[in-house]
Amino acid sequence: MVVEEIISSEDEKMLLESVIWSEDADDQNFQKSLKRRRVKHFGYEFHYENNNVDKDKPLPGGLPDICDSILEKWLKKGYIKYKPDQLTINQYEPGHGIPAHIDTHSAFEDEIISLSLGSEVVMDFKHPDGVTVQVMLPCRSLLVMTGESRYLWTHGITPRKFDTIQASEHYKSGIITSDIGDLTLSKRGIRTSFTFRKVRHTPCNCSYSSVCDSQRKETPPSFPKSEKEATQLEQEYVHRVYEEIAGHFSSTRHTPWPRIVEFLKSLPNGSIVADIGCGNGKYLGINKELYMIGCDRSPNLVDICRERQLQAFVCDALAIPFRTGSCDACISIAVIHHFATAERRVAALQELVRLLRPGGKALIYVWAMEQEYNNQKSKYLKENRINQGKKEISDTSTRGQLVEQMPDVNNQDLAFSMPSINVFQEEECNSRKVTNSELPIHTNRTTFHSQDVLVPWHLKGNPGKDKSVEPFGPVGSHDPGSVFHRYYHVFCAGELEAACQTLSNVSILQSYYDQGNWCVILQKI
Ligand SMILES: O=C(O)CCC(=O)C(=O)O
Ligand SMILES: [Fe+2]
Ligand SMILES: [Zn+2]
Repeated sequence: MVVEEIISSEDEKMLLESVIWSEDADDQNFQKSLKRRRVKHFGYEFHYENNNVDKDKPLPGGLPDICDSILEKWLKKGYIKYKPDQLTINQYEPGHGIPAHIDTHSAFEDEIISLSLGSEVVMDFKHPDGVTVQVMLPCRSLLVMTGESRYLWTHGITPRKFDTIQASEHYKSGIITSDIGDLTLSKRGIRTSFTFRKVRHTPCNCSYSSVCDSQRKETPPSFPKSEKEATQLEQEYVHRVYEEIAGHFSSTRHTPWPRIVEFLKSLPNGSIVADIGCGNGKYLGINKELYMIGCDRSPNLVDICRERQLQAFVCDALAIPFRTGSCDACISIAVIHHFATAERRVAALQELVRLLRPGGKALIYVWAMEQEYNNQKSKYLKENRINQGKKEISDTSTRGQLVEQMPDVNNQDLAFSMPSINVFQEEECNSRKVTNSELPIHTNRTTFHSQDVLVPWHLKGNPGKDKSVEPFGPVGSHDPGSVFHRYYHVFCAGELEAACQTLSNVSILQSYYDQGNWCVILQKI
């Protein structure tokens, strides 16, 4: 809900003048020098390192007195039910923004209200399914977020200097529709927002458990026994995780793999190519002679593509909104192994083939159970051996972290590979099914013992507090240095081909092993 003209211009002026952006570090309410905007906290300090408040340490002074009378009025009018005890003042210059986030459930109660002062702005609300709604927040309006809008949708402000707004209802609140006959640009001014929240002292028991940090399941996930369980597993252990690690994940993904580049360079100029599961878009700009468009299930990864001026959109690989036969080629790199049943993996392959025109080609990479093949160790594996020789690494978790987080070396996408040091044993692939239903957690740099595994991702934490921490990096909340688990089905030799053979209208042109992955090139007949 957006309530327009909630305060007078005189009150607006008075509130704006009351904010002292002091440079005095001793000031308890001292604003942090954030790259994108100025921030000041009252009542409780909000820590952007863990997106939470220190509930036992209220700031002296509470909320500014000047807020008392307006809060009383809003309580009386019924815009809010409870008196807030925390205030965050954000000041955005034109070009500043705030990343999409959900205010941590366990930190604050249901009602979150934000008063817009100084300049209007367009706020983006995003549903986990990818639906985005742009909401105009006029000057002197109050945004009230409760229920679904507070708990489930993310809110954020895109850093830019102009907003696209409705032309006919220039200063009115509401959802911006895409009616191109009624759009205009609005130049942003300096906007100051007062966000009032009530600190929560008991765990959140909202009905949005998929995004609720209080209700995060501690029980380990098990092998899916139904389609429904498979989608839940993918939602929790693939989609949510990529969304949370998107920024860090992207920073480890810059070097394209040579054979994928070779495929893209071999396509005729002018080919239309879809990258299904494009991640941060590292293949989208490889060959400037192609028309490449990417899609990914993670809105945060798609945002990264867009920031790089690459063409990408959010969609599910099982339902791609492209016409049948519209692509000359497709690539699917490290995607199919995230589907949790054989049927869903085949369905994803079939959907890929559907996009191709007759004669069109698809290149598919999936992670291999066998991390050594034909007695050949990947460059990466050798690299690690050298590293190991140089430096004794005993702790497995540290090792895992090293593997996951090393920057690209020798043209390899290091964070993707987790080769085994041991020689791969043939029997491993015979144990195809997980016998006990709990999914094992893979130890990085060891042989896979199961085809269905959880692979840890060590999110790089922010050492040193109170540095200019990027506020609301990933959606939701986490401690710095958190470990996330991604679900994988690693493929055995022959398994990818076998799956491809069940597809209609395709022939397998090539299949090969490349740096710990099984790969095929398909052609539509
Ligand atoms: O500037 C605003 O209106 C929103 C600020 C916000 O979402 C926050 O501080 O959590
Ligand atoms: Fe917020
Ligand atoms: Zn909750």
